[in-house]
Amino acid sequence: MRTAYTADQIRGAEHELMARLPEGTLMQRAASGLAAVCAGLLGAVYGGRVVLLVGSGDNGGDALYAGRLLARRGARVGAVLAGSRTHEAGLAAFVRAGGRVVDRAALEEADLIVDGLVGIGASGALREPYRELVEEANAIGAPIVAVDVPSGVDASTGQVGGAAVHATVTVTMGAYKTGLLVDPGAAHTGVLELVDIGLGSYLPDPDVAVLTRGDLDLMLPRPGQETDKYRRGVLGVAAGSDLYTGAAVLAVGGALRAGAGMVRYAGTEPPVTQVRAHWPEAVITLLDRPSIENVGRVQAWVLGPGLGTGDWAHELAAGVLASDVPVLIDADGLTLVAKDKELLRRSAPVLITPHAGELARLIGADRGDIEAARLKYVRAAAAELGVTVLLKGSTTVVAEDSRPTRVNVTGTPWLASGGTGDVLSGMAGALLAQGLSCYDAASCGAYLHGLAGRRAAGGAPLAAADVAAAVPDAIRSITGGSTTATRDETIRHEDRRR
Ligand SMILES: NC(=O)C1=CN([C@@H]2O[C@H](COP(=O)(O)OP(=O)(O)OC[C@H]3O[C@@H](n4cnc5c(N)ncnc54)[C@H](OP(=O)(O)O)[C@@H]3O)[C@@H](O)[C@H]2O)[C@@H](O)CC1
Ligand SMILES: [K+]
Repeated sequence: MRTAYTADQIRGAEHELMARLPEGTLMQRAASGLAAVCAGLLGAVYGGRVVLLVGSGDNGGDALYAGRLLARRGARVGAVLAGSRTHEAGLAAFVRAGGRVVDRAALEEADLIVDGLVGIGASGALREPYRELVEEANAIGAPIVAVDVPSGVDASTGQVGGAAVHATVTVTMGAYKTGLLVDPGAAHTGVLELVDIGLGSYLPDPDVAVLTRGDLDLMLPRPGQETDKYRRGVLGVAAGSDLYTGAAVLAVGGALRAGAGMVRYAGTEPPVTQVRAHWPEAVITLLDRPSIENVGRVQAWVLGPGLGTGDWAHELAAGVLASDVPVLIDADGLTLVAKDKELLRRSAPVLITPHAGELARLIGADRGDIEAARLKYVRAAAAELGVTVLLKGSTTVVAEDSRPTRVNVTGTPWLASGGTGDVLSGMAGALLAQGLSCYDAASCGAYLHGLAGRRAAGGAPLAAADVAAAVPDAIRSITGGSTTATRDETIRHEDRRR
């Protein structure tokens, strides 16, 4: 599990650690890690032209001390001093090593730009002259190494209130910051490198967590020797309608590929015909009234993709939600509960899987606001509705009250295509039916869906059915085909950029 923290959490840990170390130790550790990454990007350090953008705080101090190390190795390092003051000791050391104070015109010639304007001490949108410098640096085209956090990105939330550095690499100190993992901030972060400055044992419970391949290997349900289709988990799917037959096919496909022992599909004639044709494995109940009475026993339900939002759908949703098993609600199911919140009053667990627009309707917020502050809204929704929330989008996040919010980093923009959400519903539903909690089913489902999407796309467009087809392969890449959990690998963060 990879963990991330807010600026306040990091600051608290730093204070504790700093009290036990000679002054300046942490900054020296940070600077040497930073200089090593810069040297790697420069290739030949000797003669390389590096421009540091230096703000008034310790973020600028990190940049100056790293600049000193690069200057000692023969790089031509210039510092643009942007703040009302500058880290004094850092500047003196930088100049002693041969670094020069330059004006912003030097950016034009830079082989590498180091963004030391602001780090975890920033608040609000960047002020002048920082804002203008950031826009100039972004426009140059030289690689940019952000110190700790790309300036302009809120370290605690990932919110971007105006201009923000588009980093090639972000070298973050001591621990990951939440804002580096959640869009829009994550999109500014580039490749993320962590410098260990010894904070580890001083950190509190994390603000957010990111599952790794090793976590999935441990969490994914495996069939035991004695198992049968019922014990592996039976999923009910109430999805699709006369108008939207494809959603039913895709949800059932996602469920079968993600390991449901059996899928019971309930619907009307047109989607039933399609589901039968695509998935003869599914056990079908043809509904002549909106009731799940004759469907048989299931361990979890998926409710909503393509279901419609009329009276029939409402009655069917009420029946599914009156059951005593976990229910995943998606798409039209979310529209139905937005109109009738009473439907959510139940004792068994609920997992909802909205995108920003659906969540906006559900909690009466603005879609743009949700996209700009995903963490804030997903957490508010989980607390307000008392359910687990998987918010889909450029960064998929899973929130449950009193648990660290989980962030998924396996996705690819190619997944932004019609029907992929229906596949995800089926996949997460299958994991619920196999006994995972809503929190784990949602986060494992998102991870697998992202990985399958990546494999299906291979850098080119995909269709939703391709994602379902790629799920077994994605699972094999995690488990090595083994029926017991043995491996402990982590997915490299930079994978998400491909
Ligand atoms: N603590 C440690 O042990 C370690 C810390 N480390 C490093 O220190 C960094 C934190 O340093 P920090 O606390 O000095 O804050 P920092 O991010 O440099 O900026 C603060 C200054 O920025 C300004 N400013 C704020 N908002 C602004 C805005 N919107 N627009 C424009 N300006 C704005 C404001 O300045 P003012 O306006 O007062 O001139 C404020 O005083 C951390 O990220 C890491 O890199 C590492 O070395 C490891 C050890
Ligand atoms: K920075």
